[in-house]
Amino acid sequence: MEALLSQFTFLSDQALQGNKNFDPSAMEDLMKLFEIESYKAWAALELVEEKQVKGAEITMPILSFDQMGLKDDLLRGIYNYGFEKPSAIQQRAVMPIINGRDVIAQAQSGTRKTSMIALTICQVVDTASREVQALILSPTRELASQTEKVIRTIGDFMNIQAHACIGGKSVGEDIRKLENGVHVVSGTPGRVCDMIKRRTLRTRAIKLLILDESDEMLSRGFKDQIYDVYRHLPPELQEIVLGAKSEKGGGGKV
Ligand SMILES: Nc1ncnc2c1ncn2[C@@H]1O[C@H](COP(=O)(O)OP(=O)(O)OP(=O)(O)O)[C@@H](O)[C@H]1O
Repeated sequence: MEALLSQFTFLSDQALQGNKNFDPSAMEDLMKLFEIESYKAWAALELVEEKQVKGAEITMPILSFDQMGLKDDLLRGIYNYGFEKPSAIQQRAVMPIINGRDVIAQAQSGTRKTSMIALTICQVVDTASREVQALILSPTRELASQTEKVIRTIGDFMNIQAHACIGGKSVGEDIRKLENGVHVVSGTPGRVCDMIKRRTLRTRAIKLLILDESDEMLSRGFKDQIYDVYRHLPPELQEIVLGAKSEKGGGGKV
C-alpha cells in the first residue's frame, strides 16, 4: 500500500499556493466520493485518510513553458494559442504527469485545468501510432467537447487527432472517426462505455486516463459507467484524477 501511495502526486488549492503544510485531509471531498474498491486512487486516498500520511509532496513549480522540456511543435502550439506563462496548476501538475506519476489534483474551476490536460496529453502521445493512447472522461458533453477542441488547437502543429465521444451525437460518426484512428478520446462516460463495448474504441494502447471534474461525475451518478470503462483499460494505466471543490462546500451529493 505504501508503494501504491508513493505513485501519486497530490495537489490541492493549498499546495497550488505553495503552502508547505499541505494537509491531505483537504482532499476529503474526493476521498468520500471514490467508493470504487478496485480503483487504485481510492485505495491510495483511503490510506492517506487512515494514516494521515503527510505524503503530499510539494512539487516545484515550473515557471515557464520553455522549462518543461516540451516538444517543439507543442511549444509552438501553446504560444500560438496565446499562452505566455503557465497557471499555478500548469506549473505544478504538468511535470509529474509527463514523468509518469499518477496525480490527484483538487483545484477550483477557473484554474486552467482543461488546458493543463490538453498540453500534457499532447506531450505524452506518440503521433507515429494511430491508436488511442489517452482517454479523458468528463461529466458533461460541453466539457468533453471543449477539452477535445483545446487539444486539437494546442496540438495543431503536431497533427494530433482527437475525437469527442459524447452522447447526443451520431454514433455512426463516432464509429467512422474511431475506425480511422485517433490518438485521444475525450468523452462522457456513457458514450465512451458504449464505444468500448462495441469494440470500436480499442483500449489496449491507452496509457493515460484522466477523470476531469471527477466529483461532479460521481455526483451525477456515472460511477458504474466509470467502473465499466476501468474494467476494459490496461492495468499499467497512469491515472489523473481532477476535482473541482464544490462551491457550496461539503463535496457533493453522493
Ligand atoms: N497559461 C495560460 N496563459 C494564458 N491563457 C490561458 C492559459 N491557460 C489557459 N488559458 C486560457 O484561459 C481560458 C480558460 O482555460 P481552461 O479552459 O484551461 O480552464 P478554465 O476554464 O479556467 O477552467 P478549469 O480549470 O475548470 O478547466 C481559455 O481561453 C484558455 O485558452
